Amino acid sequence: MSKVISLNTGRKIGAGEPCYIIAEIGINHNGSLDIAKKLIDEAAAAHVDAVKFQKRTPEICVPKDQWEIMRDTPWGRMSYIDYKRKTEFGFDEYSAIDAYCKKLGIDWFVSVWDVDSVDFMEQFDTPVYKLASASLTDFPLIEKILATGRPLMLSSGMSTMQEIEDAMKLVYDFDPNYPLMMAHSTSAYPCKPEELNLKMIPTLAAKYPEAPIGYSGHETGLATTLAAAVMGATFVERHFTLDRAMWGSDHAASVEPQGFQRMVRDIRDVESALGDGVKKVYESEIGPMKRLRVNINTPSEVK
Ligand SMILES: C=C(OP(=O)(O)O)C(=O)O
Repeated sequence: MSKVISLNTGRKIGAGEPCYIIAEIGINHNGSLDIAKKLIDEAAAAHVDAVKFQKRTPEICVPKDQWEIMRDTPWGRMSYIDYKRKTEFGFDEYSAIDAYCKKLGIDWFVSVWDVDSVDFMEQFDTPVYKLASASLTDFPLIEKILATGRPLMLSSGMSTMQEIEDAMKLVYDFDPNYPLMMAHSTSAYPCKPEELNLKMIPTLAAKYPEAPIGYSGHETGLATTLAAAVMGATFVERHFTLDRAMWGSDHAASVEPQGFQRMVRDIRDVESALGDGVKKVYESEIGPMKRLRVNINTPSEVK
């Protein structure tokens, strides 16, 4: 059984705990704090556990040869580096997000995409650092996060089993008790059902019994994320948008508020439906039993 990780917000992630549900806002705020707050409102209304953002230092994350590539944006035609700067939140925006999420009782955290972003985020007391699939082989970044001691959520899309093992080893060599989680993921946008490979969830859970295993999904539809929760994902993450038709790279493969509400409701229903695997007769079955059974032996234990 995987260990349970207690977050500094009071929530817990691990086997036996309710699935921790993350609405991945990522960069779907399109650089607008107003849109970010609307997304947080909708996420809270859907009863998710956390909203997540992506934090980058554009000058580090965008290769220099792409800086001056021109593109059309809602703010006019501009270079790629200026566009990336425009969609990046700074201290004031994240302070406002911090206060807003605290007011609504919802966790927030980010995936950090470079070492400087970890320093930046240390100004806030977020419960988790996520490491995106694209960064799983970035050992200096992982080491930088480990030095903070905060719970780490690795994601494993676009990675080989060897790369997963190497990253897990790096963490457990640093500290065998490090609060570490691993998300199964396939980094295709949108991801075809036949490439989701959800059986990786129990595979990872068996291989890493100390690490809560979760799921970061990029499929269309909700059924397969529900299936991931049924298969033991202790946390699930899906991209979240106000409107799939909005301008920006991640909106089309995101879930809108109504869909997110349904997904959270269905995950909670399934959690309570799974029961404990011990056969019992429920009080609600006694009436039908009396009507329908010919020979009645009223069970001694009725729930
Ligand atoms: C891209 C990200 O995650 P994943 O690799 O799980 O999709 C992210 O969290 O920024």
